[in-house]
Amino acid sequence: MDTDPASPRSADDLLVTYAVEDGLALVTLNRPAAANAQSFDLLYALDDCFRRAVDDPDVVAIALRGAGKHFSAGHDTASGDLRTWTRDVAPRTTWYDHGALTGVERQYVAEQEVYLGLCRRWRALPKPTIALVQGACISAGLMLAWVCDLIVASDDAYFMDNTVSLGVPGVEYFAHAFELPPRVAREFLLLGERMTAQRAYALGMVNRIVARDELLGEARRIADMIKARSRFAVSLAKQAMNVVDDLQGKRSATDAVFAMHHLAHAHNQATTGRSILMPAQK
Ligand SMILES: C/C=C/C(=O)SCCNC(=O)CCNC(=O)[C@H](O)C(C)(C)COP(=O)(O)OP(=O)(O)OC[C@H]1O[C@@H](n2cnc3c(N)ncnc32)[C@H](O)[C@@H]1OP(=O)(O)O
Repeated sequence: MDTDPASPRSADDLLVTYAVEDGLALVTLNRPAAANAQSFDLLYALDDCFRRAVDDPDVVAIALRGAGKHFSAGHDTASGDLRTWTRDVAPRTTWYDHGALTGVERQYVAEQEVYLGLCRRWRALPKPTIALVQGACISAGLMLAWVCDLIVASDDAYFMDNTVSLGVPGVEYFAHAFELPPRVAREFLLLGERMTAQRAYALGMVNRIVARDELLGEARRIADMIKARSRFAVSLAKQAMNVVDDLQGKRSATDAVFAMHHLAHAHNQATTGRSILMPAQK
């Protein structure tokens, strides 16, 4: 595991670590003590690692995983990122000077940049991505798994969207109806129950299920298969699938529901003083 060349910090201090093994980039969310909850800083560190993987000509595929017990507990609900959003990094998906914004506009633009914008950017990475999911993959955790091309889950993984209980209609990158059959997507969203890896596999949301200690081995096997194919053909095949998804409405649907998401935030703010209804629940 290497360290950030621009920083003297050790790999243990990095929010996301990066390594390359035989053509496979290993991008690892590295907040195991917080169940890999996603602060804004973590998301930008993740974007930096994806950039490195794209720029490295030796990398043929990218595995995204989480250190520790869980893949990701979703947004970091303890960080207060949205309240303190003044942005000291250049925006990567929007053009606004976020520091100058207030009120509903400020949260809308911040989430457009950090959540919806980065997810779309990662979905369009020109190299194939494989999410390796173990333990919990909750709400914004789903967004990271869903933007990947393949999902390999451990047999103890589960998926859950608890956002309706927080007063918003799903996560900011609303891909539910594209990831799951419509009736199941409704159930997943409305009830917020855990979906086991086995059910997700049966429904086609997950490509493979392996034992937890086999996740990396499975990613290596997939990378070896991809390595044998034309790099450009692989990249175009990925683009082709993204184009078809968008022709089937994914881009418009995620835009429309992102607006509803912020209508819900504004309503919650007006009625309770908070843009979400309650702290994260188990
Ligand atoms: C539109 C909104 C989108 C969103 O994503 S909102 C966030 C939705 N996510 C959640 O509601 C998840 C809440 N967390 C949990 O349900 C559980 O946790 C887990 C199932 C993920 C893990 O459970 P276990 O293995 O028993 O560990 P633990 O002791 O509960 O958590 C370990 C540490 O992780 C912190 N943590 C967990 N989730 C979050 C989070 N989302 N944001 C910030 N911190 C989180 C905890 O507080 C604790 O930390 P400490 O040991 O210091 O008490």
